[in-house]
Amino acid sequence: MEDVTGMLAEWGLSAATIEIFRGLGNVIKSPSHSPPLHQGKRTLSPDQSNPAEPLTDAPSVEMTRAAWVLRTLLLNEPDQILRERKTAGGRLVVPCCASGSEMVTWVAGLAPGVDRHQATTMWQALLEEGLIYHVTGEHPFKDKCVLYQFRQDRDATATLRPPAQDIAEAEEHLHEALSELSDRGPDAWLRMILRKPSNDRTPEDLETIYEELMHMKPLSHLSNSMKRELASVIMFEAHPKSGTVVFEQGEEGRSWYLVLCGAVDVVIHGKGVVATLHSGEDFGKLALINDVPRAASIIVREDNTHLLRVDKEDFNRILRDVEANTVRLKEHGKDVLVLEKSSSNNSPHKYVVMACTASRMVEHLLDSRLDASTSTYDPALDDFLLTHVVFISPRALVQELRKHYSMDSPHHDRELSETYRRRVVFFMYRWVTTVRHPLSHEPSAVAFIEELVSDCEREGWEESALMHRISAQVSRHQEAAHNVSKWKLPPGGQPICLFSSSDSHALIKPNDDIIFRVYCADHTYCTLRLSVAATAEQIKVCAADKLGIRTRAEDLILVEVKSTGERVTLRDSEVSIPTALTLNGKIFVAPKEHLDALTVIPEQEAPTEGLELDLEDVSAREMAYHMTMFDWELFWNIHEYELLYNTFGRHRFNQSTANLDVFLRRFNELQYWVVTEICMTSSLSKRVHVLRKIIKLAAYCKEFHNINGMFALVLGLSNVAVSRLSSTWDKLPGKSRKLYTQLEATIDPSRNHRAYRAVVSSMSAPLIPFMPLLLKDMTFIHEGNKTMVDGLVNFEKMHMLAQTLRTLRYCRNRRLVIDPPTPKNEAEVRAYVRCLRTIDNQRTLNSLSNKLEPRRS
Ligand SMILES: Nc1ncnc2c1ncn2[C@@H]1O[C@@H]2COP(=O)(O)O[C@H]2[C@H]1O
Repeated sequence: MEDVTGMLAEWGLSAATIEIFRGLGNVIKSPSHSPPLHQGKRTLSPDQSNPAEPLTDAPSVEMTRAAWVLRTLLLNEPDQILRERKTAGGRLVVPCCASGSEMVTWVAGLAPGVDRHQATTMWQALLEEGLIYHVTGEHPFKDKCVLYQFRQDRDATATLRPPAQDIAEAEEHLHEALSELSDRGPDAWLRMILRKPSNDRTPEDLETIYEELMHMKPLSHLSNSMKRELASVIMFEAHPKSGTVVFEQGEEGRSWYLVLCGAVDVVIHGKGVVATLHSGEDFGKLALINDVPRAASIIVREDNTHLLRVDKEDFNRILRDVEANTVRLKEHGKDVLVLEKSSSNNSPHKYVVMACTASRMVEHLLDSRLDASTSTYDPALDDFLLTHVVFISPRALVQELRKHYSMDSPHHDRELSETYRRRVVFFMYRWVTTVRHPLSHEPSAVAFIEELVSDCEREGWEESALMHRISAQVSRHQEAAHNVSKWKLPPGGQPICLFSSSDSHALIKPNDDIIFRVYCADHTYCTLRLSVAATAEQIKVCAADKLGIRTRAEDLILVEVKSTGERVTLRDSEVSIPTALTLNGKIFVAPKEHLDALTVIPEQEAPTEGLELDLEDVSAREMAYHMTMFDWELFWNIHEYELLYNTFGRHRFNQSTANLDVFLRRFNELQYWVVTEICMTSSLSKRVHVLRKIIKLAAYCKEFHNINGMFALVLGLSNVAVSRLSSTWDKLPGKSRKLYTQLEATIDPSRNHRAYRAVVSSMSAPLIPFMPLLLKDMTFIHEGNKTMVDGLVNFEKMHMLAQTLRTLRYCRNRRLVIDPPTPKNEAEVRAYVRCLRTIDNQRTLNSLSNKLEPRRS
């Protein structure tokens, strides 16, 4: 009895009612006193009731059935009864149109020794507590005794039968009625069967269910044998009242559901109802498949909604591996999240996001188990953080996170709210550690981090230590950002940091200043000092002002004139102009109509200023060492976002790509330095010597994992102005020629640079990759895939971009350390490799080459 009274208390029944039920004592504890209809025949004899008031009313089938149901629920299936009670909005309803006295007889019949008075009290208690819904005299079925009406299941009714004289007769009536039901409507019949526990289902029952499953849309992709398996486990769940909670967001997933009839709402914290699912639709799969908490609450929308339920264990056994390839989640009729089955076995999640709105993705990531205790790396979160600037600004992302952080659970579940808040904290931690310094430029992010630090401390959350760490990191970055560096752009070469205390090439920050020249059509110029991230429009206006050009800003253009004479008009919104110039390119400002009058300045065709060094005196190894160290500094400063800005167009983001520009400029500088050095060496023997040295230099670069440098040098050697110097090549020793052939094979672009990719994959990090190819891969992904698909962010594309960006991370997983060569002229070589002399005008180079070794007629 203890467990029954405990259960009654759990239902919220009053103490008085529980006391009344104690009166049933051992009687309701023992199933044998009230066997299910199928299990035996029993006659209720009048002497089982109050002798003072003989029970003349024999129990009707309805009553007997109700008795069986209630007893089964009370005694055998406490779990089910709790669930029933929950789903029926807190009420277990056993509607029944037997007369009051019949019901009293029934209650008394349950408990020999309970007198009619006590039975009446119990019956009243059942009614008052709302456990039993009693159809009264006014009910339309009054004159047609409703034989079987359980949980307001209107379809499951059969016509009047005279009151049964005993249980045997009642059972007979019931069978008749059931077959009548089956003739009347398959639905009612089916529901009858689906309510049976699975081991009570007969082969005919299973066949009936199977046939029904054959017609269900969400199961259409399943094989027939799976449907047969499902037939034995699928359960029926009726929800008579709208508002009933089937399950709540954040709960563990226990079952998968199909809507048979009626409708349910999909409700998300902070958003309310995002979708309504009707007959033929399914829900509850995500949590089971990905082993994550429920992404939404499901609330019954229409009275008498009927669901089919497959519990987790059965779902995993029968369905998990054959689930549909694509899952589409809708909000307000529009797709918001498209998931696809992952083919990768090592993915912890079975489904990956293919397309999603940005804000829904944040929710999806927070819904996954995201917390400090999960050390496992979440690729979806990493993809999101590496690429989010493409589809959501850092500011908007902070707002999204704030929304989740400050949101009170609609169900006032403190624990759930706290879980979400801590997930936001962890998200922020991952964001800072993935993205590093750019986040310190976003004031809303910095303020939010500070808030989280103090909240973590106040609440005593374990994330507190992590937050302190990232807050210190952000402060350091902020401090560095406040120290504005000054750069000077020499013609050709790399921007030079003025007054730099550091020996290495510093990071170029967007708010740093850069000093550069802007020319007029008549080659007069002004010198400007503007921030690195200044737009073309700002440069245009400042230059026009300094140069005294009176034309209105909208009629002026800013143009890059390359050393070849090519003119490129720069968009007003373009940023990073000085750092993105070609090697010997110059910036011009002019009225639009003067574009054709802009010509190359003579110094553009001459070699850039470089330091002098006799290559014969330098060891190739020492030079390769300093070259690689310098390239590494430049490579180290590139942020992943710069690759994205470069691929999608800097002007779209208004963000500088200066560090990437400088690295790419270095690639061209190395390449043209090779051509310039060879073409400017007039002595044949000396030229052969330079050629040998550069081949050795390229080989050392490869050995030092500077693949980018090696590529640039070998490309320089294959430039037509060099490759045509046959007298020089003919004198090259066989060993150097062989080495060159090997290096040349590495840069062979055929089959999408297969040779290079093979070399890199055989190398361990740290290494400097061939950056132009990385950018080409990014552009290829960008151009071959839409960023938005039907209004959703294409996360498949973001994943591909992130994979390429992760290459950078892999290459720089630790600092490059090379044993320094025995220094011969260290300072000199070090300075030389940082400021190389170049001519980047191919025409000039060709004519120099022709002078060295004139064309044979
Ligand atoms: N827009 C939606 N967002 C989240 N869940 C949804 C949405 N639309 C339908 N659902 C279903 O709601 C279910 C809630 O539990 P699950 O996360 O297991 O699986 C979810 C989906 O099957």
